[in-house]
Amino acid sequence: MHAAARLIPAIDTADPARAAALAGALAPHCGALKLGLELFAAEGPAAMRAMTERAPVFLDLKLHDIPNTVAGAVRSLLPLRPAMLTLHGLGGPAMIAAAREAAEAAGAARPILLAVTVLTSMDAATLAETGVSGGPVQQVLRLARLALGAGADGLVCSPQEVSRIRDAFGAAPLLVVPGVRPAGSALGDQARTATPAEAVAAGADWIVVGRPITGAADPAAAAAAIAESLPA
Ligand SMILES: O=C(O)c1cc(=O)[nH]c(=O)n1[C@@H]1O[C@H](COP(=O)(O)O)[C@@H](O)[C@H]1O
Repeated sequence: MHAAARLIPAIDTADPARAAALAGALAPHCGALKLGLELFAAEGPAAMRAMTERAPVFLDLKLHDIPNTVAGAVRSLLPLRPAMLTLHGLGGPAMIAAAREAAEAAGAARPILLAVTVLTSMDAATLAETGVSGGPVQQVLRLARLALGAGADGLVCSPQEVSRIRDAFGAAPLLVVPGVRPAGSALGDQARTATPAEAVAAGADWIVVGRPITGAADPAAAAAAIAESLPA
């Protein structure tokens, strides 16, 4: 894969004009654009339609509900033609299987289904507060096994679990990796991080980068610099 194709900028804004400007500037430097909760909550399907004109869209709504409701949400989203969709692995295998069955209705145009494991904003202590002991790696591997067994095509995980997932599950699962920070850039609320090059060297298929790109004076140049930093 060409290095730039591995980069997915997160277009996190509620302003449709800013989203369109970022999408236009970043599309030449990436493999897909990520549309998440902030923009979808503000603009809904209209934002999706505007973005799919520019690039394949990773629709990151992190679905997490009973299987029947998640299956219905997937069916409702299929006409928007997302290239990738996220679900929370914590929803369990029946929820993932219901999403997969619903997605099959799109045939060859079916979105890639990605199970979010442990949010990259959580460290071992915040995870333990939710009742999960044993640490992020163990929980990521547990959720990965359940989600992949139930029909997820891949996973969202932090760069710190990528090599462990590859060791356990091999090359097949698609790994989408946020919590990625170029050296020296602010972590913000991210807890389990690594650089773009480290994430790809560990085995990430795609890296998701938001604020280090969208907060830069020249987002296109920031994206190009990240793409250039990646191993071939
Ligand atoms: O599903 C995601 O994309 C996601 C999962 C996760 O565990 N952590 C995470 O940061 N993300 C998303 O990745 C993006 C990261 O943005 P920055 O922290 O600004 O680079 C945001 O849009 C998050 O919603």
